[in-house]
Amino acid sequence: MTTTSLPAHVPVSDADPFAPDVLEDPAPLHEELREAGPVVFLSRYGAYALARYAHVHAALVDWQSFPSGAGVGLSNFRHETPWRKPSLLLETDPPRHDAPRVVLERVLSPRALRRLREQWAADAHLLVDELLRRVAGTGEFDAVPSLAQAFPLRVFPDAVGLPQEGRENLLPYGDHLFNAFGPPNELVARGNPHIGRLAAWVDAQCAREVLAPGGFGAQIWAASDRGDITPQQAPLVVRSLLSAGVDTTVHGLAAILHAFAANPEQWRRVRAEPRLLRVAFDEAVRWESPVQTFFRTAQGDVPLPGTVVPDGEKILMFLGAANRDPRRWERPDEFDLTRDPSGHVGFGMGIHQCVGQHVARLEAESVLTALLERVETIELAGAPVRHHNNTLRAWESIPVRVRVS
Ligand code: HEM
Ligand SMILES: CCOc1cccc(C(=O)O)c1
Repeated sequence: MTTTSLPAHVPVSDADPFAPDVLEDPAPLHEELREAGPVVFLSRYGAYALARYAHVHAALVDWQSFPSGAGVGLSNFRHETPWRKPSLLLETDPPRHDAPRVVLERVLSPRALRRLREQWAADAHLLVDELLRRVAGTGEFDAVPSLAQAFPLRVFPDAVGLPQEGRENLLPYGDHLFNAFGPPNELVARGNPHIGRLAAWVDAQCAREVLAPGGFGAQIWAASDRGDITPQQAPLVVRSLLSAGVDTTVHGLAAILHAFAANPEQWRRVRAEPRLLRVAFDEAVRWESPVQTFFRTAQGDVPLPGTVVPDGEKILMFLGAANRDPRRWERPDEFDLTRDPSGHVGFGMGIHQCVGQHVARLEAESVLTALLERVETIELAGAPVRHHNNTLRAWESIPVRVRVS
């Protein structure tokens, strides 16, 4: 699409959703896009923005008009070579998407995760007890390294069956991967010198002989023995776990810890009614939307309110804007445990809806349950600092102060 042939009847914005000031605080742009109309043409990138809940939801569930096979980033695989082999789930449409999806749904199902529940609860108690002993004097610590990063990196690589060596590569690999869904800006340039080595390490961890028996990785290889997927597909399905399963939960945990520290009365509420913990993670994912955006590519000329998106053009879905759309949510900007957050698009929707969401929920439940038993109050002990990423809403640091009961 060249800028001379602007689409008729569609508001045009030259905003840059991936600019540092927007990544620092996307709310003003989200409001602007929602109010400008159902569809807004982003002239800077030649992409069609959807920011209202109704249209983001509609695009997510209409995989035929809005497929993922040409990539879910700005890069259009119809014309450009992907920087890594496309995911067999995230970047693939039915029918090729179906078999890998069924395999991961089974490996990551709530039932399959039951065997981890006890171990993860014990690990969370150990981590929280160690932490509270270490900070006994002041009750102050940075929740990002101490909990949001420490817990997922303590339990997830073991659950996959990774060797101990090199696990520090997981976070930077995912950070670059999520940056690379955006435009080739400074955030991507900063990661480029390292990604070759990181990607080689990640690819090497997907080999059958590397993965410990009984882990998610070995279960995926066992599925290829049964013919549910092919042996050629197995390593790529394992790669999906290593790609999507770390940074997301780190920032998801950071989101809920920040939500409670910034809203101490909600922590008091969940102390009084622990069953509210079940809704807390989904309300935090709605409120923060750790995964802010994903693209789709129009298949055929796709009619949208007030325009037609030409075949092959990119559509940018603002999940974070949809999750705070006042047309769908009351008091959308409030973190409120009395609301029912179901229907939020923080895990996507439809055939690509997050296949790892139960892992994320169990990780959050494990940490929060351990904290709930020991921590009476939690509050911010200083200004939190954002970590900028083209796709992820993330925290670099969240200074908190807790009082132990
Ligand atoms: C708070 C944590 C998480 C968030 C917010 C999140 C968010 C998302 C979103 C929005 C999608 C939809 C992508 C699309 O529609 O194009 C998705 C898909 C996916 N997620 Fe998650 N995710 C999280 C945790 C995880 C974990 C822990 C895993 C793996 C263990 C995982 C694996 C995947 C995979 C493989 C897909 C692609 C599914 C498909 O295309 O069929 N995610 N996730
Ligand atoms: C959280 C969205 O899901 C993702 C993200 C990045 C990579 C993959 C994959 O399938 O490789 C999936």
